[in-house]
Amino acid sequence: MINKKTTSTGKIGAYIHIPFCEHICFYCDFNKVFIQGQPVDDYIQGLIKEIRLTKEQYPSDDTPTIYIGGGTPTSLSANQLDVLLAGIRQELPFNPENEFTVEANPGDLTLDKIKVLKNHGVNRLSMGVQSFDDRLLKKIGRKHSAEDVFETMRLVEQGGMDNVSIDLIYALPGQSMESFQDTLEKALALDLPHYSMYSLILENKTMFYNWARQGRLNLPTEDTEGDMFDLAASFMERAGRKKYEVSNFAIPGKESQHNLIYWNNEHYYGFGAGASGYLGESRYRNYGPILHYLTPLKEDRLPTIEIETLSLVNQMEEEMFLGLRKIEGVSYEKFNQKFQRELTSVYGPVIDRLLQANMLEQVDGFIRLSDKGLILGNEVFQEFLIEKKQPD
Ligand SMILES: C[S@@+](CC[C@H](N)C(=O)[O-])C[C@H]1O[C@@H](n2cnc3c(N)ncnc32)[C@H](O)[C@@H]1O
Ligand SMILES: C[S@@+](CC[C@H](N)C(=O)[O-])C[C@H]1O[C@@H](n2cnc3c(N)ncnc32)[C@H](O)[C@@H]1O
Ligand code: SF4
Repeated sequence: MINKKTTSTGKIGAYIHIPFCEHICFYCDFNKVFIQGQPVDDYIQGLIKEIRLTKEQYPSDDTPTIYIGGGTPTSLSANQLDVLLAGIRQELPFNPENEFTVEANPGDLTLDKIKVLKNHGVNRLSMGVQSFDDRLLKKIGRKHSAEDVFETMRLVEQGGMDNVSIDLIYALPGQSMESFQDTLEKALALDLPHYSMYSLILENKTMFYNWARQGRLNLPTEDTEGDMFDLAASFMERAGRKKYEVSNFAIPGKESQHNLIYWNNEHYYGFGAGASGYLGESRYRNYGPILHYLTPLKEDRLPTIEIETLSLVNQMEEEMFLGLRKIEGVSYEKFNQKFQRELTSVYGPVIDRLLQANMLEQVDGFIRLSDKGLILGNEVFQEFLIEKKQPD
């Protein structure tokens, strides 16, 4: 049972996970399976039931953001999307001006699907483009080409969707600076309001991980990776897409409201197989395998597997870790309002030390990472751990 004591204002974001994909990319470690032969319709009904059961225990007045991610939400048929979205809209309170994002794979979207999304109030798309270099796309296990991206963008425009973000991955095996620069130029030529830029992470148990261990991946050096990020940042900045988080760039006002819920350490439901949520004082996670997720729901039980209740100290630590990912940093006033403690009374000495080391800077009531701190990210975050793990 999730601990109900809450500091929430009655507004809770919602993440909804669709764990199906049309193919499996070589680098991906997210919770997903190949869609063929999967109980997709049962899963949709399970999701709607999970939302209903959770809301009975944990109601909210408004859902400031809904984010349907995956896996690949657009691997569902237009009809399945229609059933899913109608269920979500019936169960969750939602204002049309709130952000409602669906992740889409290039090549999967048809005009029919776009119409269904729009019909149910979806007003933002996050497209997994990764690269505009066809040779690289093949090498990382994607099934779409750069031309598919342009084609999908034409459909999206025709369907009247304009709040679109794309994800790019850099430091890919065999990727040259020239190829990455060409990708940045093509991405920016689309003139979108939001771009996410992830450096490739070699995740355990992926094809890439195994190939790297066998010495079969020609990965760029750390220096090249840094240069690629600098190139991306300068291209984005020049085009008026402001860096507002370590990996995210947007026209001011077009930042991802859903991701800001995570970085502002606010509450959200996690619905679906493997989804995680944060309600009251508890972070929780659902069963990942689809049948493990569906079985308890058939008996009207929630499919929650792990719950961690956060102490006040843990909550303050997370406020710092997550908040420092944002370029604006952590607000002194918000910290005080949230915890009834001055930030300086909790972290004064740590902040002073990091200010002196030029890892942090203080600007207009916020404490934030300096350029040096941004590069060293994790080392700085560690300093904000109050309950440091004792050596065994
Ligand atoms: C989990 S995917 C889901 C969206 C959609 N299925 C797709 O492939 O675009 C979300 C994003 O995570 C990023 N991602 C996934 N695996 C990654 C990895 N190993 N390293 C860096 N970024 C990764 C990709 O940019 C991807 O678009
Ligand atoms: C890597 S991010 C990409 C966000 C995108 N760049 C944007 O701006 O909208 C999204 C991925 O993180 C994962 N994810 C996000 N929130 C989650 C949650 N609450 N529980 C489980 N997975 C989550 C999902 O796999 C999702 O595809
Ligand atoms: S990157 Fe997207 S499409 Fe590829 S396996 Fe992961 S979730 Fe599926």
